[in-house]
Amino acid sequence: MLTFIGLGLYDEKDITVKGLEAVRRADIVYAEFYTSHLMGTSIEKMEELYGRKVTVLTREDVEQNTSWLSLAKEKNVVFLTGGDAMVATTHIDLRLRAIDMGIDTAIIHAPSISSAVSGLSGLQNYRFGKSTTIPFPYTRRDKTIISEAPYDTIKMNRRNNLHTLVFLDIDREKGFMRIGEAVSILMEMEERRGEGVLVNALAVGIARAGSDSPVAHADYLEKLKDYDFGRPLHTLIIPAQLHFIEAEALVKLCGAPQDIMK
Ligand SMILES: C[S@@+](CC[C@H](N)C(=O)[O-])C[C@H]1O[C@@H](n2cnc3c(N)ncnc32)[C@H](O)[C@@H]1O
Repeated sequence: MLTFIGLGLYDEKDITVKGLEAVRRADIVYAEFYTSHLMGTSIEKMEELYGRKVTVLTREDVEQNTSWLSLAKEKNVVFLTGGDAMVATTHIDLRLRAIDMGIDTAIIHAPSISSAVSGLSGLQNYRFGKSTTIPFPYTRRDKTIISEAPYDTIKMNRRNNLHTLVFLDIDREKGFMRIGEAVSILMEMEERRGEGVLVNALAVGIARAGSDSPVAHADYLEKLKDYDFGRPLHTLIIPAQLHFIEAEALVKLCGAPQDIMK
């Protein structure tokens, strides 16, 4: 049996009671932290609470070298992921591979950044379009390459009057992207493309959702760049036109400028 268990947003205690019981019953516990990361804990703290050794898999182990999956034919294997295991990950691929190998699978859900952003910002969950990720720029032949995919997603969503949830890259070497870096990248894209998608755009930055001191702050994009959101993880929302209750929520919950209520 292979069970996908979401760990929630911030520390080892964000797992659900069902998830905790399943980890404690497991023969083998695997985890991956390249799609998301619980910043308020450590492997040692997880192992102490869960009462099991946790083996951390790399992206290669999860996406290519999946021979470990065959252990789930005989044993009770669980696979832990930050947030909800199937939100903004490619773990459905792992589940389908397991099914093809004759392994039973199940999911135990957990809080996800996708739902937390609506709670923290007051933006309506049903008004979000396709989400996107801003990857770290990289250099090729002395040229800095910046992916324009996030710009296109925001453009499409805005055209359809939908909010965009923008995840920020997690990189083994470069670390956790922060809101300031993400805003600079978006402004650079706007300069290159010049289509006006992000001119005078409002944005909402979210930091450390799920912790005791999450930050949700809204302002015009250029101003958000210099706001101190503190430690990661960070994420960004580019809102569509606001419903009047959403505007009120952004002012009252996220300190947005009053003029957005006009
Ligand atoms: C690719 S998504 C994976 C989402 C995860 N499966 C879930 O359901 O929450 C990971 C990105 O979401 C954002 N994120 C995740 N947890 C967060 C948190 N607690 N606070 C702020 N942003 C977070 C960060 O931008 C991070 O790089």
